[in-house]
Amino acid sequence: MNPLSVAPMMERTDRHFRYLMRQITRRTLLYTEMITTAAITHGDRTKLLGFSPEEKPISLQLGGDNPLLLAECARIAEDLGYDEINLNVGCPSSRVQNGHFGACLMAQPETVARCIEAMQKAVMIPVTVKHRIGIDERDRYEDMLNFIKIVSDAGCRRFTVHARKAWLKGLSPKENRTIPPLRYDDVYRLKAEYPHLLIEINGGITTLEQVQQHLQKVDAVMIGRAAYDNPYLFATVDQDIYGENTIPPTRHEVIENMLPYLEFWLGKGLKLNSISRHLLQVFVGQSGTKAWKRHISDNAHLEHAGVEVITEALAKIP
Ligand SMILES: Cc1cc2nc3c(=O)[nH]c(=O)nc-3n(C[C@H](O)[C@H](O)[C@H](O)COP(=O)(O)O)c2cc1C
Repeated sequence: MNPLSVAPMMERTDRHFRYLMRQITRRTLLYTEMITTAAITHGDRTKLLGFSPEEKPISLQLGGDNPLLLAECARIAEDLGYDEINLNVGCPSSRVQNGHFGACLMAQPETVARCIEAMQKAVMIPVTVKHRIGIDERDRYEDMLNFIKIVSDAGCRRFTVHARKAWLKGLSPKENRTIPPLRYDDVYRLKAEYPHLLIEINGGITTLEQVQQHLQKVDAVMIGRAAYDNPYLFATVDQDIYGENTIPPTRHEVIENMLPYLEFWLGKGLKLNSISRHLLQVFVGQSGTKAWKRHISDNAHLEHAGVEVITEALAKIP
């Protein structure tokens, strides 16, 4: 199992952010944003599912609760070259609740089991689940265990646990990522009691020291916000986590390696800021980061903005 991943994040982990992450780490597993089965069934598949081969290994996160549709989407994703399918059982947003999927499925482990079975029948790649410790009053360790037992009996071997519960009523998705306390011990206990399952821990992890500590207790670590807020955090993971003998790129090199990619997409008519918005945090904590961000924010949205906006911004970094 890949020991490190960048979490699925709506509006953030699109193909351009993933391509940026790939300039920083070759090995970390990258997740897409959650994509619903309805979107894939009715929408523009190239736009929704397209990715560059360089982004691999890559996991598609699906949102849905219909086994047939999920199986169909999983098949499409496998054909496109995705390395894993992940089912979202952690999102508490009201839009997702109205669709009866995401975190509310923690109350329906049998449904999740049927979904997993259907997807596993449809594809050879791993089918995994990302979930919470619990929802609402169903938040005891035993409740999570009941969920895991039923879903693993259906054949799921890999679980990513966002180590806090979600309140489905009353808290916003953002509050549900901060207010319910982190419960890492419940995730460690799960791995200790069910060693045959592959368990990934997620929530509040911000440093590589923390990653190494968690890896003593569980199989893998997933990082969300800290990856977006400081992508260069991952600069040494190919060496430190995967034992590779390579030299991490500098921040400048990361940006320079993005330039041909930017040219390519600008040539296809994409606006510069669809990609440059993901580059803003690359120099976080470095001198010049304010000028870098300001130059891009002031110019990237302008009509005909080209890669010179990025090279000019780069020149502002000492
Ligand atoms: C902007 C944003 C969007 C998110 N979108 C998703 C999503 O599409 N699917 C999902 O399973 N989790 C989503 N999450 C939750 C993250 O995957 C992760 O579980 C959560 O942020 C906790 O990890 P962290 O503390 O490392 O950020 C999102 C989080 C953020 C901040």
